[in-house]
Amino acid sequence: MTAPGTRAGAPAADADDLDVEEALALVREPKDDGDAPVPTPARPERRHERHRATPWPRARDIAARAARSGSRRTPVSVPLADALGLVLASPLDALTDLPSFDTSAMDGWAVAGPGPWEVRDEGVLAGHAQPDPLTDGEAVRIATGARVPADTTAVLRTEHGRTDAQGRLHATREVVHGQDIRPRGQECRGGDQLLPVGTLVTPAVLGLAAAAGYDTVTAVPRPRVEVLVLGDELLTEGRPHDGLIRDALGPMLPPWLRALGAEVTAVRRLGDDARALRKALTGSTADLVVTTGGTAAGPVDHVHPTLERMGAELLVDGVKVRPGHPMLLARTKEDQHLVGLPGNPLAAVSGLLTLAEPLLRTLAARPAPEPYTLALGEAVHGHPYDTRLIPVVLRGDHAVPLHYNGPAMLRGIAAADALAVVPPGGARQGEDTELLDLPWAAAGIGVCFT
Ligand SMILES: Nc1nc2c(c(=O)[nH]1)N[C@H]1C(S)=C(S)[C@@H](COP(=O)(O)OP(=O)(O)OC[C@H]3O[C@@H](n4cnc5c(N)ncnc54)[C@H](O)[C@@H]3O)O[C@H]1N2
Ligand code: MOO
Repeated sequence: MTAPGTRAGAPAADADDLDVEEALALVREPKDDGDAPVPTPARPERRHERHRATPWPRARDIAARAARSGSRRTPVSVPLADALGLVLASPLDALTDLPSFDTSAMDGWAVAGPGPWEVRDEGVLAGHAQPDPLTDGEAVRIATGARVPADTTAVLRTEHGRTDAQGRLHATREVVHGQDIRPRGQECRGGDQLLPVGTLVTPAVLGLAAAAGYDTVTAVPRPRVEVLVLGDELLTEGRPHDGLIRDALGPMLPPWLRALGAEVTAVRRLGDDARALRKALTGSTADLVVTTGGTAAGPVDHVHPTLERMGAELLVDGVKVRPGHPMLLARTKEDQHLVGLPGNPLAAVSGLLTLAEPLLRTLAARPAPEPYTLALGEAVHGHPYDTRLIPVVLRGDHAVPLHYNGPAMLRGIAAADALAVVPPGGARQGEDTELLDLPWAAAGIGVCFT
């Protein structure tokens, strides 16, 4: 395939150039030799579209604010096993002292007074009944985590003691009063606040909650999301054939939405059927409905007309971002929003991160990720007016743009660590550029997707 504008006989443009020209319809800067043709945009924007489209940073703000406009979401009590990724709606107050009893920090002997010590026959193990108090000059074998007997003055580690022929225990180094005993309440007292409201429940938080006596935590409920996949051309299995293609978004969006903190209640394939779309929207009780496809102006692009008929309020109608500019955000009912993702798969990712991410993050009361930048490993062409989101891999302290970043392609994003936010006009090699992390690159594949 030859990129538009490539001279016959000249080497084919690399994939990035190809994407830029062919798929994103960007105006390309003339090469230094001045003879490279400047392609005209494939689909010049109509005046009113440019006017209506929201700048990318503002679209994200609007999505976050939309989530704040609804009624307060009632906190829920969630078993620890289901709480990963939620945000605490009540502080985590210790239900007990930690440790809840004086405990040995080491395997060895609990000793009373200065040595040598007579060693008791019976040792003390973790989880066993309270042992009898020690008397001065007495020692007892003890395991890490076992309750220390009353009147213990120190724990002597196994490797720091030896027994003589009479069975008496001697220390091989100085014994300091209280050594290797974790006193009750060393970490916290019952009622101490361990973590405040707003804390993200991580695996470590689950561990702490369990240690502090919790079976459930009180958390902000996960936003409930329904995914409606539109398009008659979509297959759910097998190879593409006869103009039909595989649905790439049905498999991709649910785990991605879960990684963004959502509970996906349903994924429904509706074809290009305006009545089915309207029925699904009016019947949905989800906090957020995500549609895919049908956002543009084609004969079977039903999202806009359906929203209009329903009297939905369009909050964002097009965003100055490539790919994904036809994305939209609407308030469909009280406490329900709709994010319309464009059908082109990378455009859908763009919509997911531009509109769904801030909305879900705010509904779930999750903290906003700290913005960060990295120097670009290569220059990236810019769109004249719009932000571009470009898949990148992180290599040392550089973000290296990936090829295959056209709106219909997933090959770049599937290999990416992040998306670079390239401002209108482009970015030079070495220029610090904002990055949007991808959940699996930031948190690991197993952490957030369940
Ligand atoms: N006259 C115009 N045409 C188009 C415009 C425009 O502004 N005016 N915008 C273009 C851009 S940019 C995009 S992005 C797409 C958005 O289109 P839609 O949201 O209406 O999506 P569809 O037309 O339904 O599909 C577009 C493309 O994506 C494929 N697709 C759809 N769903 C899936 C899926 N689940 N998995 C894989 N691929 C999917 C579909 O077959 C089409 O090829 O519109 C441009 N056109
Ligand atoms: O440029 Mo579209 O917005 O192809 O994704």
